[in-house]
Amino acid sequence: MAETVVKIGNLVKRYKELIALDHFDLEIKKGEVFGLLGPNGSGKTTTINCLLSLLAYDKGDIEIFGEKMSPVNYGVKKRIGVIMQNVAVFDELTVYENIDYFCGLYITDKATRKKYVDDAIAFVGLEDFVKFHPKKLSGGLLRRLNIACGIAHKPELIILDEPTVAVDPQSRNKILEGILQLNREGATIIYTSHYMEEVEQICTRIAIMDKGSKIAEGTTEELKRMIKNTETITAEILQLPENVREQIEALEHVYNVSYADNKLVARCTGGRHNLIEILKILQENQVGFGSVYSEQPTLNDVFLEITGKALRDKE
Ligand SMILES: Nc1ncnc2c1ncn2[C@@H]1O[C@H](COP(=O)(O)OP(=O)(O)OP(=O)(O)O)[C@@H](O)[C@H]1O
Repeated sequence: MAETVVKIGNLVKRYKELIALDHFDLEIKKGEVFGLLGPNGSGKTTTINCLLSLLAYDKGDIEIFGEKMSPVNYGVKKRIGVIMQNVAVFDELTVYENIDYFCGLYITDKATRKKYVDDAIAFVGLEDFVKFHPKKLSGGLLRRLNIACGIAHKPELIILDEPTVAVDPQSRNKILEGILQLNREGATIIYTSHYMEEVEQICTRIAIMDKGSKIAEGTTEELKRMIKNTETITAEILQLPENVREQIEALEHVYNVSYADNKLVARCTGGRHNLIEILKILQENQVGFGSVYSEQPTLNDVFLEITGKALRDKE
């Protein structure tokens, strides 16, 4: 059984009247890429800030590497790397000097530090920018610098709070690949995001949060098995007669049908021939259609079925 790296028990955090974390529990094992997924305001950042002892909480217990976490537990703190949503670097320092500064908070031996800083620069691909000041970097490169500052001291636990918000696709892919590489090299990862595709792509286990509570937890496959949706079929149809819609609704495995903006959406459970059955009905009734496609459930479907609302991406 892998060692427990993070254990959060019964955590309650209030901001005046608002309950930001409502008896929240979490256990993360060594070697996991753990995803904390939830819509804006669900409590992800509050969880991370409590975990790091940056924020006082009302109730609960937090242990990291088997030790009680506290603002002065520097032994634990130096084993953690943090990459927050807002880039936190010094404008007066160059790329190299920034990484060297953050690494120097934990690594005092000069030769080791130089190697670690060079490793971090190579890792995020900033070799051509070492003498640049942050203001001269694009948004994506700035994010990469932020990551290099957080991981240069080779931490065992790396926490990334929405590191890809407003990042171009190239930097986004580089960041995601980098996270997996850090994990392969032995780091345990906590990754918060409201981008379900990213969480699905890189996380070995996921907790879905809503309104300060954990509403589901498991691997992607386990989460998808928790819901009744097994397939969603979408067809572009200019006009859908009511009696045709009723025939589709009456199909054995179809449990929900909607028709809006010239799109028929049929949600299905069980059975594998829903698409053929629906096409048959459309053809028999001579209803013309454009593209038709079938999709497997996503984490959004999991969220939708549990909470009744969609897990939307922030613009
Ligand atoms: N300093 C604060 N004072 C008052 N309320 C706060 C504060 N920080 C967060 N909140 C509230 O607590 C709740 C949880 O916020 P939190 O930032 O943890 O969510 P989140 O899931 O990280 O969202 P996002 O994806 O937008 O970062 C929200 O309702 C938010 O408005």
